[in-house]
Amino acid sequence: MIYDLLIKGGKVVLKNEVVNNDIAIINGKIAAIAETIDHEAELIIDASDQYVMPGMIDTHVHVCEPGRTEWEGFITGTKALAAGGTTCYADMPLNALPATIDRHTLQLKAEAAKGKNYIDYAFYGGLVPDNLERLEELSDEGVIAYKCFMSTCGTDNPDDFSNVDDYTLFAGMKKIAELGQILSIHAENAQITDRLGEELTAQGRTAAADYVFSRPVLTEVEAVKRALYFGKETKCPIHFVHISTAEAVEEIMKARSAGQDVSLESCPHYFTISAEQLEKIGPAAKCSPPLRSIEEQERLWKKLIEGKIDMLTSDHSPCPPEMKHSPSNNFFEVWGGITGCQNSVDLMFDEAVLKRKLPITHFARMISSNPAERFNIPNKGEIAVSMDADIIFIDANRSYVVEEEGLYYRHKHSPYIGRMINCRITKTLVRGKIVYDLDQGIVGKPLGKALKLKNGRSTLNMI
Ligand SMILES: NC(=O)NC(NC(N)=O)C(=O)[O-]
Ligand SMILES: [Zn+2]
Ligand SMILES: [Zn+2]
Repeated sequence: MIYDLLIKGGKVVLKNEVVNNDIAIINGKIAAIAETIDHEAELIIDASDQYVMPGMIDTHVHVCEPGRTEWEGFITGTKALAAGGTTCYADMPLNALPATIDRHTLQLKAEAAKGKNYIDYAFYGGLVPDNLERLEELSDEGVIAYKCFMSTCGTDNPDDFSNVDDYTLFAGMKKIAELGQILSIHAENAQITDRLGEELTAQGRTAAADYVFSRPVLTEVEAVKRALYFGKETKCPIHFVHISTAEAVEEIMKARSAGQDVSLESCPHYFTISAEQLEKIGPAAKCSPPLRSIEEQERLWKKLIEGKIDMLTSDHSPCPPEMKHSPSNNFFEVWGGITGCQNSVDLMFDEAVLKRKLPITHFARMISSNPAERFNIPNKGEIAVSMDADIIFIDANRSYVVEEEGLYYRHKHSPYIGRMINCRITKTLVRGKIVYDLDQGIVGKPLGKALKLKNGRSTLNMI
């Protein structure tokens, strides 16, 4: 037997240890891991001095295709993800048009995605006020989970995604619990954030700091506590997306200790850019929940080091450049969403592992095995025999400055431009195929496959 690929001499990040090992791959799967594998292979790659770890599974990406492909699209979005060390992602049900709220709109998106993804992918279904009767069909079509917004979601198209009222949140949770699925929640209080924004705008207070002031910590914490209460009463599994405050993390961890089925993610921007920097960086760093103060950021870092951030996601939420520009410098008017998915892994490896000495095995859990386990993505998330060979190489001896030219996004307004990052993704493999190489760039054609997740089971096929 001849292996398809042999990765020699890497610092391999296994579940609980980092070992100098060789990895043998055949038919897209990891076939063997050992100190030395001297065996024939079609291709042998020298991984000396590189960390060899499971690729990131980014379960929070807005690709915006179909319908708003000019915002990003599958081709450029997944090139950026691959170049950033992500090997599988989940596309959110909003920002594309139509929003993914039933079988028909999911099939439209699945059709649009065919043959355009450089990495493997899954789709979210949405929970909105008028699709309670259509949730089941989304589950039948294999969505990874459901997503709802408790705050308004920032787009103004009537076809777009509407945030849930309390009845829809409660009734939706009951239905999703029956379906054995997870509800992922954007937890911010809609009335307070919207009214504070209106008041400040009316007073002519429209700077970045005013935007941050309009979405105070309490608007996230109150929404988290309300959703936890509904979740407890309905027994609905809940995942909180892009949690930005330590207080919300504590509330979620308290609920989990009391036996509730709940998880949370946060995003690199909440750990690496502070509200104090917002004025300087500008609209490229506008997001909701907003970036928090440096003190809040340090409290969130403490939660990450304590192991209370289950997973990292990019919340890549791109838009055309004109949507990040306000002629009247009104920060409320520009698009809330950060273009950043190409720098989730290297930036946070630098900040967490290299600078704050977070164990690499913990980092790998946050970016890979935890999302795979939480969202029932089979055969992914870990370097182990029989798993998909979704593998990335990280060189911790190379630094670089993020520049527009190196970004694969359709629109290059990343808040990380100009930032020094002290490591580099040098290779990304999806099911044993090189899809990105630092020297060559994107390699080959889009080979990503759609994951069809059925209540925790999945069959890899094109949907
Ligand atoms: N419509 C959006 O893409 N919203 C996103 N925007 C952010 N986070 O600023 C989100 O995930 O809430
Ligand atoms: Zn959100
Ligand atoms: Zn989002």
